[in-house]
Amino acid sequence: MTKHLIEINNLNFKYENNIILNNISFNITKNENIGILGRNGGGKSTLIKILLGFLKPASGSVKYNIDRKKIGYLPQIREFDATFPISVYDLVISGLTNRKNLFRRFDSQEKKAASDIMDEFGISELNDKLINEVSGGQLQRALIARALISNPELIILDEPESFLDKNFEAKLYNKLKTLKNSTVIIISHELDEIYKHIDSVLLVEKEAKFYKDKNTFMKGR
Ligand SMILES: Nc1ncnc2c1ncn2[C@@H]1O[C@H](COP(=O)(O)OP(=O)(O)OP(=O)(O)O)[C@@H](O)[C@H]1O
Repeated sequence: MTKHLIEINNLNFKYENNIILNNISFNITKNENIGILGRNGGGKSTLIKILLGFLKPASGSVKYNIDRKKIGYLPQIREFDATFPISVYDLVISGLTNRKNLFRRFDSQEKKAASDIMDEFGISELNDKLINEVSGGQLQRALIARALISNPELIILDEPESFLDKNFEAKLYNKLKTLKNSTVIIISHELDEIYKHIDSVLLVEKEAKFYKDKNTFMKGR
């Protein structure tokens, strides 16, 4: 039987009286790569924050068949507080902790995982730099490393292309392709770029629609 990592049914959400998500239903199937598309302000990031448990839906249900604390998450870079006094290394390795256990010690294997992914992402020289001392693209690389370091079963990337040069963007999508047993959700405005890397499309507009086959979505455009 197909395994659904998350099942979303009749989900509604509003900020105050402003209806943002209207009756959304779809499933996230293991090993499926989903692109979330839609106009600015349509509710894509809001939906993701509900899946992560940061926001509560007004009604409807979200059923988890995975531990939601173990989802790898790249927030939109503009929502991230880059003035927080933390080094690039600490930011990356913090992807191995959960919110209840922020200040624990890391063992040598975990430290190696942080060094390895920083090497791979070309940011190892920035180890001790504070995150407000690096460029937007360097910070974005570090945030992506943080999202991926724990080899999460589900990876959610909110506009990963922000600040990235084309070389690194290609490298990222290649890496995502090589990950075994992972399911990826990408919010993006670059349909042409992500199209090659996704199986299905969730269009988040007034009436959200899930296209299990991305080609059906393309045909309707
Ligand atoms: N904390 C908040 N309080 C009130 N309204 C909010 C809040 N966060 C977002 N909104 C509003 O909710 C709507 C959806 O925002 P959201 O960030 O989910 O859209 P999005 O589809 O991710 O947009 P974009 O493509 O521009 O990133 C927008 O109209 C936004 O102004």
